[in-house]
Amino acid sequence: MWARASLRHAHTRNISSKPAASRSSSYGPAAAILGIAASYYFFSPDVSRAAPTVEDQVLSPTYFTKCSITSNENSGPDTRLVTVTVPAKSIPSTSSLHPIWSVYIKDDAIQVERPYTPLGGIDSDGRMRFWIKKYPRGEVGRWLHSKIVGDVIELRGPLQTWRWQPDTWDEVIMISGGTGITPFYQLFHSVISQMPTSSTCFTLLHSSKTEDELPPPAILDSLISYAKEHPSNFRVRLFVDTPAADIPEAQTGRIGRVDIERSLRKDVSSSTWLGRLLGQTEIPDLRQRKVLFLVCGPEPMLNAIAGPYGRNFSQGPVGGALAELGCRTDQVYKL
Ligand SMILES: Cc1cc2nc3c(=O)[nH]c(=O)nc-3n(C[C@H](O)[C@H](O)[C@H](O)COP(=O)(O)OP(=O)(O)OC[C@H]3O[C@@H](n4cnc5c(N)ncnc54)[C@H](O)[C@@H]3O)c2cc1C
Repeated sequence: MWARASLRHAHTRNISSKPAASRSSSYGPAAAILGIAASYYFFSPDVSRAAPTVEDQVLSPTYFTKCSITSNENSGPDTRLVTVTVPAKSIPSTSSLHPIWSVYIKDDAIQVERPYTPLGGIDSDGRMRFWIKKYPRGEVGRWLHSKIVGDVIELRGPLQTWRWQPDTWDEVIMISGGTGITPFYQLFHSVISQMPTSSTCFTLLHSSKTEDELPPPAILDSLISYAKEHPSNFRVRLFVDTPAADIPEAQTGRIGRVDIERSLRKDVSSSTWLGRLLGQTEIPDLRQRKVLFLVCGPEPMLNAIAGPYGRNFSQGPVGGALAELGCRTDQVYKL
């Protein structure tokens, strides 16, 4: 999943972005695995070695800013929606923010920082809302879950996770698992929902293990209702391992090649005249089309063994399907 940025020292104390130990699942190891060549790791600024804490300045990746926890709500078995409010003087101008971006949040008790993606960016009152998962022995996630309204935390950013380029793609297929939906929600909030007449068609394929683990209504409701209003611009498909009783949009099963194939727009121009007459279309060669796949999810969903889209990715369930479909490596970006 999200490749972890390097971090060495902050101020006079060591701050680590490294997991506590080597792991076999979830973000820790997934983050440690570098995705395709243009991964976040290589773009992250190497400024954190001595990042001080600064007051009354606009947010910056080069120093930490003290912010308040203004809400912390349960949103599922291991997740919470946490709102952090930035002081008025530290709110960056919206023109300086380009989706998809994240911030590093520092657990100052143990001097460890981790990146998190503000769902709706930052609003004019300085609020940033995060959907955060805690892992049984994970450090910062568990610490953030324990924060209460009024607590002060430190963060630095914004850091560019990946940058949206307008007028570049005909289709964007986003594939996420668990809290891997957060960068795609930010893209939805800041870009997709702002351009309903865009010629780019976006599809989100999201998977969670159970219905309870699906993103909360604060995330899902706007995605689903926008998809209903703008079906030619945005589509959402939800997947769960076991049948979902309360979310009719969720289908049972895992995201595979057939689902990815079905998400692609059919190309009328490449169909035969008889096919067109019968309303049939064909899926053209992906290498000839401006289709981008953005993927973000837990390691088992994305990775298995080494391959062209990045170490461990192309033979996994998702990467394998993309390889079979003939995607070029520059059409796949692993966040
Ligand atoms: C750009 C970016 C944006 C991100 N945005 C989000 C977001 O919006 N929301 C979100 O939830 N996450 C997000 N992440 C992931 C996040 O940064 C962290 O990686 C994640 O929260 C786990 O960090 P942690 O400190 O809680 O767990 P870690 O301490 O890193 O542990 C991770 C895993 O290792 C296991 N583990 C920990 N200690 C041990 C041990 N001693 N022995 C064995 N196993 C152990 C844990 O159980 C867990 O499974 C993002 C990542 C990136 C790179």
